[in-house]
Amino acid sequence: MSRSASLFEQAQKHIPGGVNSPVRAFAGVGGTPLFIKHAEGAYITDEDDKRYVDYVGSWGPMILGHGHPQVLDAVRAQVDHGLSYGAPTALEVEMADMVCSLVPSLDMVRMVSSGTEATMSAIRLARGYTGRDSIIKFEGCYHGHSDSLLVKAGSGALTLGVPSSPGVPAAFAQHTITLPYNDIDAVAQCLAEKGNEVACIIVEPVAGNMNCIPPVPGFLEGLREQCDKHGVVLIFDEVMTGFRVALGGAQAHYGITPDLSTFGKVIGGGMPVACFGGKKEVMSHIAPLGPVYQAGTLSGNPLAMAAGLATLKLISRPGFHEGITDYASRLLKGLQERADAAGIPFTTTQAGGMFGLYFTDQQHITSFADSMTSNVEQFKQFFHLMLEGGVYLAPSAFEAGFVSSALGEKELQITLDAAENAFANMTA
Ligand SMILES: Cc1ncc(COP(=O)(O)O)c(C=O)c1O
Ligand SMILES: N[C@H](C=O)CCC(=O)O
Repeated sequence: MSRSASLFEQAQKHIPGGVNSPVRAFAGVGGTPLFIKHAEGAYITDEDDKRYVDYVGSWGPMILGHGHPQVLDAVRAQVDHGLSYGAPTALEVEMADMVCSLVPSLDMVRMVSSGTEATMSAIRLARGYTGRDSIIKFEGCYHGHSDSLLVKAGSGALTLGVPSSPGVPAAFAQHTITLPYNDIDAVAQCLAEKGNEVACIIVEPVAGNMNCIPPVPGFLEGLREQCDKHGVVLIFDEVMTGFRVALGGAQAHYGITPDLSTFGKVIGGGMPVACFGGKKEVMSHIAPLGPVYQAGTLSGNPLAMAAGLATLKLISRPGFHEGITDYASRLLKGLQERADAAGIPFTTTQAGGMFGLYFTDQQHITSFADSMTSNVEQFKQFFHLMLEGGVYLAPSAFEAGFVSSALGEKELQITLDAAENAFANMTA
């Protein structure tokens, strides 16, 4: 028995399903999750001492690769000053200034510890600001695990087949309207009927929790127009896309300005950091300035701020995002060529340093329904063959892949060699 298998068995005694977040359990691909003991640069190493080229990057945060020396130094320097104070710090001020300067739609930001908290708080703020209860989200989009948002959700909820979770009171779910992603006509129709009840639209500007689906031209623009027309707050959930698809996030990449935004993952460089922010007029409704309550014991934690700030400074260097985007493009081109050569129906999607892999003969993936055409059995085979070849992909057909700046020519070659072998040996 491998050490990962034995740890997994042991883990199941006191941890539900042996994991602290469902997608880690390999339920979407079968087999035993790898237990990781070390990560450095482009690689993770499991408890059985096997090294893998990593395209998960802790589900997005590790955009610089693992253990970047400057990030580690920043954390080490802060450790000597204490781990948490529950009081304001200069680091938080620097972080807020930096985030607001990188993302022009933000006048103010509030730090929290997870993407779930960020989206939950942004929605409460939108409701408090507008005095309306309903919200619009899109099928297959995932915004964390707060009650209002676990309706037709993506990510682990979709992988496990429970996109609308038991435990969410019907009274909460009834205020969540779910529409098809990339379908602006459905949004216009819905708002024409009940626009004055809708507090906000929350959207992943690139959907990354039902595989990876970039917005079709006109979708984000249409959301902006519709929100303006009906007095609805437009929230871009940039927990995944923020500081990744471009330094200024998807809003910079696509040139659309939301009213509120949420960030997570990259902003903490691997530590628990997220934030929500937006126009001063809206953010002024948050306590203690305004009546909408939101709080957190560890919010703005100094170690987490130190890691996040070091990360944001490093990724601000010119050419950083072009570099990861170029790697992702060459990776996808190489995979497509090898799949075509092996006669495997396959297509890919990309937004900057984020990508999707589909086992389908459909050329264009723009909707949840398109994403569902991907052959999950083939993905499972591919996933395990890639693992054998030393490449770690997200263990679900419904998650995006992530590129880090630590990946280079050597890792590209390892990945494409593993893929050539995988495509050649797939049977499903
Ligand atoms: C787009 C998006 N929003 C929100 C979340 C929730 O973030 P967290 O897992 O940090 O709570 C995630 C990921 O989990 C996400 O991908
Ligand atoms: N898709 C999720 C976040 O982006 C994956 C992370 C998790 O839920 O554990």
